[in-house]
Amino acid sequence: MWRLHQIKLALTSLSLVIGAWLAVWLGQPKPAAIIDWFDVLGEGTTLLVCLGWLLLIVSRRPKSQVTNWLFLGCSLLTFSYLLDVLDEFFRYPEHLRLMSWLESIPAPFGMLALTLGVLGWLKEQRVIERQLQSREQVLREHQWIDPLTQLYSAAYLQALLQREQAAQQQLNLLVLDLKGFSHYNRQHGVAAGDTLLRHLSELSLSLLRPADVLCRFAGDRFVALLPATGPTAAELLALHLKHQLDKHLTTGSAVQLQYAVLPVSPSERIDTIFTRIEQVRFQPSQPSPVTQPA
Ligand SMILES: Nc1nc2c(ncn2[C@@H]2O[C@H](COP(=O)(O)OP(=O)(O)OP(=O)(O)O)[C@@H](O)[C@H]2O)c(=O)[nH]1
Repeated sequence: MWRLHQIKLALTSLSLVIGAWLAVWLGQPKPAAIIDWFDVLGEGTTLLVCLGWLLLIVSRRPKSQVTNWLFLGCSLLTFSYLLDVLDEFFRYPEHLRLMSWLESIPAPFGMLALTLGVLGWLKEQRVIERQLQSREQVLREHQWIDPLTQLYSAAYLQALLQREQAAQQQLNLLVLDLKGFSHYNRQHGVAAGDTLLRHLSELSLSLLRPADVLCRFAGDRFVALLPATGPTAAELLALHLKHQLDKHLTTGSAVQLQYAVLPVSPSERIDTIFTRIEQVRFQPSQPSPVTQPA
């Protein structure tokens, strides 16, 4: 996970070093006798808690917009609290307002960014919960759940298609596939490949609509069943999904996410649909490398 957030971590570390350096450069050390150690304890603890939050975010969260808000919020708060602690040890010239601004301005923006992050996180959780609730009744049916990604399996997709066919539903399938995944496995190891599949599943789940059902069809191929969705809407959804996945899973190796939309008519046989999924031709797209850390 850490490697996903390298740039953010580097920028935050740099800002903290610059903040500390400014305090030391512009300030005069206070005599030990006038230092308020209760303030140091209180502000120091807050600073450590903010740093702890930052570490939690980079160690637990995948790359996403929500992660960016959370990270930005914590970084700004950490910066403010660092200067807050340092001004217990350094006194700045009366006319110099810079340190006071640097200490107080980032904090409210940090709280705002953190709030946006938490709201986004709640939204993400709601979507995942809805998906989880809708499959509660089949959780015990092992053959319907893929053990690696916890998504529905191809067997479940088959059952679902049969149900939709019986209800004479016209629907579209969105097929996602990682091109070059076997090379990625060879290069980074199967465990890293597993992690990539899991991240792809989690991100896709959080981006799809509540009624869509995402299944792992086989290996690196996923199928989302899009009920009551016309071809144009399905294509738009597919583009949005690809754009977001490329954005949040991209770090620079030769794995490419490809997609195709397959319209399915109510009279089509299930084995024919499965053959079409296996042999689908993907949309030609610009190279957009997708990787996860080894
Ligand atoms: N890490 C991991 N790899 C898997 C898993 N299941 C299948 N694979 C690997 O996924 C790869 C799928 O093969 P292909 O579909 O040919 O992969 P590809 O290199 O992306 O080929 P194209 O999609 O044709 O570009 C194989 O190398 C499998 O060993 C899994 O659960 N975990």
